[in-house]
Amino acid sequence: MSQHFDAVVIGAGQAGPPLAEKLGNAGKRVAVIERKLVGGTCVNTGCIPTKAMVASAYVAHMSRRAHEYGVRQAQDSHVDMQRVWERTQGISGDARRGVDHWLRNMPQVTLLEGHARFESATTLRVGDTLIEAESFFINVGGRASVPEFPGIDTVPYLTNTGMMELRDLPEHLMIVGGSYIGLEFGQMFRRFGSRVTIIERSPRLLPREDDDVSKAVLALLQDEGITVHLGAECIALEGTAGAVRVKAQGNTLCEQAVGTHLLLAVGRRPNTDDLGLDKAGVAVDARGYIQVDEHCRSNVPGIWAMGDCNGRGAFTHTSYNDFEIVASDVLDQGQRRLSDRILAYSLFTDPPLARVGMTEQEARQSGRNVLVGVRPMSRVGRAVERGETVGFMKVVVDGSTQALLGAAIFGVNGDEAIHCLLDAMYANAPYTAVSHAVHIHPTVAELLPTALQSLQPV
Ligand SMILES: Cc1cc2nc3c(=O)[nH]c(=O)nc-3n(C[C@H](O)[C@H](O)[C@H](O)COP(=O)(O)OP(=O)(O)OC[C@H]3O[C@@H](n4cnc5c(N)ncnc54)[C@H](O)[C@@H]3O)c2cc1C
Ligand SMILES: NC(=O)c1ccc[n+]([C@@H]2O[C@H](COP(=O)([O-])OP(=O)(O)OC[C@H]3O[C@@H](n4cnc5c(N)ncnc54)[C@H](O)[C@@H]3O)[C@@H](O)[C@H]2O)c1
Repeated sequence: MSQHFDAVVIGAGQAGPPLAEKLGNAGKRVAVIERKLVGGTCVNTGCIPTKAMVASAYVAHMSRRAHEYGVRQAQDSHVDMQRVWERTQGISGDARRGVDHWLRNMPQVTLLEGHARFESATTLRVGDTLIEAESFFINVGGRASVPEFPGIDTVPYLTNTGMMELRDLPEHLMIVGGSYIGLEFGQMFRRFGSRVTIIERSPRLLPREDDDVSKAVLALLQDEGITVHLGAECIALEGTAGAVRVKAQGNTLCEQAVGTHLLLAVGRRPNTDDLGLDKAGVAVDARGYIQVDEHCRSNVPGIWAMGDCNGRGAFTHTSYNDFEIVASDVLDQGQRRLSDRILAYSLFTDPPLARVGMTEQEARQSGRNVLVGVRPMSRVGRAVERGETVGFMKVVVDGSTQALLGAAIFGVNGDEAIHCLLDAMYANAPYTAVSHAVHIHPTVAELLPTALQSLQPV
């Protein structure tokens, strides 16, 4: 059987569905092909369920601190993992059903289930069906990397997907990888009541961040009772369910770490290896990311790649922005570009680490005249009132041009407050636009002008 469409979207992640709607509204006949769950990683095994679990972990943590706020509990707090799981699945399931309903009711759009592979630059196969189209929009996302460690075939392990199935509390969760996934899960499971050990091969957590940021995050996790082994590279696995051994090199304290459960959080890889890209002639880089230009166009005319699979972003907001860039390219003379995007993200530990633009180290290495302003969260009235004073805010400015180069806010509500700086950066405003602004009291954002008034050369 064969079918013809004007446009085909492969993968119903964060970019595909809004693009399908836009193309359908523009009068095109569109197919969306999804092999598993609509909504992709964010909705089903990524942002939404993990942040729901972070919320449960926060309540567990604060309930243990309740007496500090003058609140007495009738009983000791106890985490019911079955209920945490049900709440998480409820929130994630509602989001997925919302995307499903949205897709099935879009004018001109047909949702097809199955795994798509290119047969040529103009033809896809989904099961027994051949699909021809003028344009293809690839939104296939990525999955957890699972290195071929000796023992990987026999030792039970979890990735972010398997973590969503846990209904009982692991007694001792070992995590290989001390970055986004490892730290978010590590802190939440410690707060649920597990022993947690993190094994990171780099000499510090979050190796892409500034040293002071890594140190502050490490201190937070250690204060909560998490064991962190740095400079320890996992090289092999041994054991069986309930007694898993991580063999590591580089740190003599953790050559043999043993726990009941193992999470591998060592990065992600794009879902481009089983897509027939060679038959379509689409170029990928050495790690399998589809190579794209400023408009997310691949090297083959008529084929675009959006989201994690193009390696130009690794977040839900960057995937959605790719949709906006592609929609503008296809329907609106390409007004929007990848290079207009300013790097911004947040690690959702509690408190979160929010980041925009350059790190201090990157700014120094760029040879600019760098000014830095730092304020501890203990100077933020709102944080003091909330009893959540961990962390600091740091802003990085070009002293010659007055441009905001970047910032890190590791502190309560930092994930919201950082947008003051991000929007000023998008507006190309000098830092004085923020340092002269009068912010509302008492908020976390209130201290950003003060931090910018205390800039020092570095
Ligand atoms: C644990 C975790 C937590 C995260 N938390 C955050 C966060 O807090 N904030 C944030 O911004 N980002 C977060 N991310 C990252 C975010 O989830 C991803 O960047 C985002 O989901 C990428 O979206 P996408 O559109 O590229 O693809 P995806 O959402 O991965 O969707 C791709 C879709 O394509 C389908 N597909 C793949 N191959 C085929 C094929 N051949 N045929 C048909 N369909 C196919 C897949 O089934 C999937 O549904 C997190 C990720 C993880 C793993
Ligand atoms: N808050 C968020 O936005 C959020 C949350 C979770 C995940 N994500 C996305 O998921 C992606 C993947 O996250 P991640 O944390 O798995 O990957 P990552 O690439 O950010 O970090 C992997 C970590 O594992 C370490 N590592 C690699 N091999 C190792 C080994 N053999 N032994 C010990 N340590 C080893 C690396 O040094 C690194 O610190 C991120 O890039 C991000 O885009 C985002």
